[in-house]
Amino acid sequence: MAMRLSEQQREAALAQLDGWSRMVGRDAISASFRFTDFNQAFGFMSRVALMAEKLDHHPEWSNVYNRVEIVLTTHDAGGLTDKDIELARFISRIAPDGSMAAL
Ligand SMILES: C[C@H](O)[C@H](O)[C@H]1CNC2=NC(N)=NC(=O)C2=N1
Repeated sequence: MAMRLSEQQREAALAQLDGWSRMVGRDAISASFRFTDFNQAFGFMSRVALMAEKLDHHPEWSNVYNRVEIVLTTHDAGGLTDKDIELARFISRIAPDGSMAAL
């Protein structure tokens, strides 16, 4: 089973992940995305969903029209693991330039 990341590991991982921030009050990271319209947002979500199935690691997320909010944490481990970092990297890689919205 995936192990929670040490403080040192999460600092190092987060330093490489633009646009993702640690949440206050829970061991998770989050990011927000804004697309041109719902079609673009849902296309993005579909690609994330396929990867989530492949990794057997699934996001907590919500969508309102062109916005998508994503929270990553590992429920089985009760916090952040390398699986979250792996999925976050994939998401950042496929997100169109400029779609990661500053909160
Ligand atoms: C049985 C199955 O492998 C587990 O429930 C997986 C599925 N997807 C998951 N996704 C996330 N984010 N955390 C988990 O602990 C998790 N566990």
